[in-house]
Amino acid sequence: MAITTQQQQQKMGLITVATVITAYTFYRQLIKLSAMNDGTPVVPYSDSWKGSTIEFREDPVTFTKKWTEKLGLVYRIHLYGRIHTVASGKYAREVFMSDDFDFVVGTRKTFDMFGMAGIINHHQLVEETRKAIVQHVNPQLKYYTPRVVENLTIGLQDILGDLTEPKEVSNIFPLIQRMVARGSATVFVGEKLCQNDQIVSIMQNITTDIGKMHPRYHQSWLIKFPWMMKLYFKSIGMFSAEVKHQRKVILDAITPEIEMRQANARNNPNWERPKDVLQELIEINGPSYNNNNQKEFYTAMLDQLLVLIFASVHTTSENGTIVISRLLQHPEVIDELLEEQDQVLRKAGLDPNQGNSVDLFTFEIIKNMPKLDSVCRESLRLRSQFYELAHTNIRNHNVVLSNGTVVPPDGDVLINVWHAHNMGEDDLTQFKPFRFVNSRYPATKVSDQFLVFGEGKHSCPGRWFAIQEIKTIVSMLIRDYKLSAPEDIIFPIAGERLPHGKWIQSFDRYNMTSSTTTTTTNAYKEQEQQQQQQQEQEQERQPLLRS
Ligand code: HEM
Repeated sequence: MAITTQQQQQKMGLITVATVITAYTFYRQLIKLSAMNDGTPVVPYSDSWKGSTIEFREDPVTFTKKWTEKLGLVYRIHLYGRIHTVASGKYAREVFMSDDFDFVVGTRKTFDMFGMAGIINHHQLVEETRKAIVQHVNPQLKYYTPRVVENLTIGLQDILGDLTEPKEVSNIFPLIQRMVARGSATVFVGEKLCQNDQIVSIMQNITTDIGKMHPRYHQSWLIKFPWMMKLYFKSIGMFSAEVKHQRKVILDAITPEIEMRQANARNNPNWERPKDVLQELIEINGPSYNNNNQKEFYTAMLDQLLVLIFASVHTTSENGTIVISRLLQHPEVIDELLEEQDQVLRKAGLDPNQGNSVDLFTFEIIKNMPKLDSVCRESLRLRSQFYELAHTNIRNHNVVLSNGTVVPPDGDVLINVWHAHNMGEDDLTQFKPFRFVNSRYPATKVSDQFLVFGEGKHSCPGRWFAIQEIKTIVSMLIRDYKLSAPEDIIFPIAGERLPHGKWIQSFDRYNMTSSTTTTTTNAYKEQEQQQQQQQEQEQERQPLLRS
């Protein structure tokens, strides 16, 4: 009896807490809505719970086009359980440029990767990561290129092995992921740790693995209660055995490495300082930790590396996959890229038929391929992106855009990327691979019409590294393998982010007898030519012999 009463009291307590929280949530929504009574048009919706979410998801192209044409550059939309402000064109730039809005805060509301990975002090970490990339990675790209290419090659071999016959790969993404993880690892954690298979595998998969724990917020009632989402994300970071395991593997690997580097820096005058991001981070952050809290220091290094991994590996792999898929969709473009490759290598005094990728694809060579660069920019521009890059007003006062639209504290602005990439000139919805050749717009250049890397002072600092990796991967693959897609490649418009459908990609190494990847497309062509020449010579000799 006593137990029943206790249970009833607990139940009542829970119901009261839930009621208070729900009422408070709706109260805050109400305050936000009244602040937004500024004449900004709203996309009409009849379902006050789901808003326009279902209609948008069914056909995002038609939806975004229709309402952007009807309502203009700034409007409001009830999406994913809340009212958002949508900003396009110059208003999008205003949001990117303003310190009142924060992309990381906006993104974390619906997908808190940091919380789910058990990272606490994310704000400072993102700032430190940005600094490390700007001050260390970008100026050293040329130095890093041979190391990256060597590791991209190893990543490629990890998945494809030594091909002795054509191989069909039903999903190219894991291959690109592996290459990117391996290529990035050498820069992030150094030449020794990048050989640690466990670390590379975690770098490769951690974003997808943790992403799978997301409560599929579009369908979930949790989305109505952002603070509950926050708790949910945090609880994964605190209690998930998988996350704990992944953190432990990296921590166990970096701890002795950091200890060894610190000891060498102190005691060994002949020690050669390693060149990688880890070393930079040790030197930047090490002095603020004393010997008593070394464990805390190692954990901070772990969190810092995780931020770097989340920002870089999945994004680069996804976009690399998109570029390769476009090429498979337009195989004639591969021929043009090979021609460009051939010319650039010969002009630099290199024989395209000799040597490994690492000997040929230097920083300068990759830089001198405008067609390849244009294909990358064009493929990324045409990604299915609509209302993206949520930016939250982080002030405790209203922020007013220059057209008078009010964004209340904690209010979110979605950037209308679809407008930036598809509206304006008539042909913008078409794939024109060489659109940007001879233009002032390399793939790394952000602009109002190209928001893949954001814009403004928080625009992606890793884009030079990412594009360099993607271009090198494409160069390696088209040189050494015959790529083809026997069935149509479908670029998804809604839902999934990666190209899919009933298709396979055939990897057909040009020289099937070789056990290394040194044999090239050009070598293949030359072999064919030689064989043809031999045949012709034999045919010519035949009458002579007969006579
Ligand atoms: C194709 C691959 C990539 C894409 C599409 C991409 C995209 C983005 C976008 C959209 C942002 C937000 C920009 C904004 O708020 O205006 C961003 C930020 C960031 N990215 Fe990338 N990124 C890529 C690769 C990388 C790589 C390889 C690194 C590291 C080497 C990196 C590091 C970062 C960091 C540290 C930030 C936060 C910057 C800040 O808040 O100040 N990203 N990225």
